[in-house]
Amino acid sequence: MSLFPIFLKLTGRPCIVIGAGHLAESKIESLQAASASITVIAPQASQHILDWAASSEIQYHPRPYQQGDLAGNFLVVAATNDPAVNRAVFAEATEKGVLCNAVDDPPFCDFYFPSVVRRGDLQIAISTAGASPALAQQLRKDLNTQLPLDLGDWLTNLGNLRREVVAAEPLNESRRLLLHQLAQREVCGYDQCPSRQLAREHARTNPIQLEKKS
Ligand SMILES: C[C@@]1(CC(=O)O)C2=NC(=C\c3[nH]c(c(CCC(=O)O)c3CC(=O)O)Cc3[nH]c(c(CC(=O)O)c3CCC(=O)O)/C=C3\N/C(=C\2)[C@@H](CCC(=O)O)[C@]3(C)CC(=O)O)/[C@H]1CCC(=O)O
Ligand SMILES: NC(=O)c1ccc[n+]([C@@H]2O[C@H](COP(=O)([O-])OP(=O)(O)OC[C@H]3O[C@@H](n4cnc5c(N)ncnc54)[C@H](O)[C@@H]3O)[C@@H](O)[C@H]2O)c1
Repeated sequence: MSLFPIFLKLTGRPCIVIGAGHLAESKIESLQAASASITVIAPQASQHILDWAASSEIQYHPRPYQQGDLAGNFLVVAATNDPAVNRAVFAEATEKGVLCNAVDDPPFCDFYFPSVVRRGDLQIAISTAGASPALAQQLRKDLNTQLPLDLGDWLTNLGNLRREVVAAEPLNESRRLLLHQLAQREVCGYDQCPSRQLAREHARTNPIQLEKKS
């Protein structure tokens, strides 16, 4: 199966989770990491989920799912221990055009959760299209041991530096080459670091030429 890999912006978007056990908990954590606006519906909830509700990190409604709950949501995770309920959620999601993941139930998923390695804003998401979640997990662990821990901080600096370069220079071949050069440099966490100086020198000797509009 050929899946389409994308990184969604979920900040403030209404997302709903039906079920509030251990599987729901891990999906809620993923949605929280993306700053989604999360509602949870389930008669019983794990202690973590109750704590998040108490601190208003999520909205929790202690009752069973009912038809109509998905209205206005961008995506839904069906994570109950009752396959019939998860499938009813998928049916409503399909009818309303809401993206659905029925946990561990591929025919009732519009999207799958990937295995993710994170370093700050850097994310590597792994999918096997459901062929072997255990392999996705294993690859995550392998990559996790290989990627430096300070990669996220370095990326933050690189991003700031790139913004400076982009603000100072128009889009041209030399800017593109410079940005590739900077992306290969060693950790750059201080003002006098070589890549920062390189960028400033480049901007100084290559002032912006206003391009004529044809
Ligand atoms: C990546 C990860 C993310 C997450 O869950 O957030 C994830 N599963 C993880 C772990 C894991 N899941 C399972 C095992 C036991 C070993 C094994 O079966 O291999 C392990 C490993 C373990 O925990 O030991 C059981 C399992 N999973 C699915 C089925 C149903 C089926 O295959 O039909 C069954 C059998 C259930 C049963 O028999 O009852 C289905 C799905 N699981 C997916 C995602 C989607 C496809 C991902 C992909 O593209 O590969 C998909 C299709 C739908 C979905 O749920 O999104 C997370 C690793 C996170 C991490 O640690 O990094
Ligand atoms: N935990 C695992 O590692 C694992 C692995 C593979 C598959 N599963 C399966 O995934 C499912 C969920 O796992 P879990 O560990 O999170 O289960 P769980 O028993 O901890 O939680 C189930 C949740 O579903 C809710 N629920 C039940 N009926 C509902 C309804 N009508 N409307 C809304 N919510 C409802 C319950 O209140 C509870 O919050 C189970 O079927 C389990 O067999 C679990």
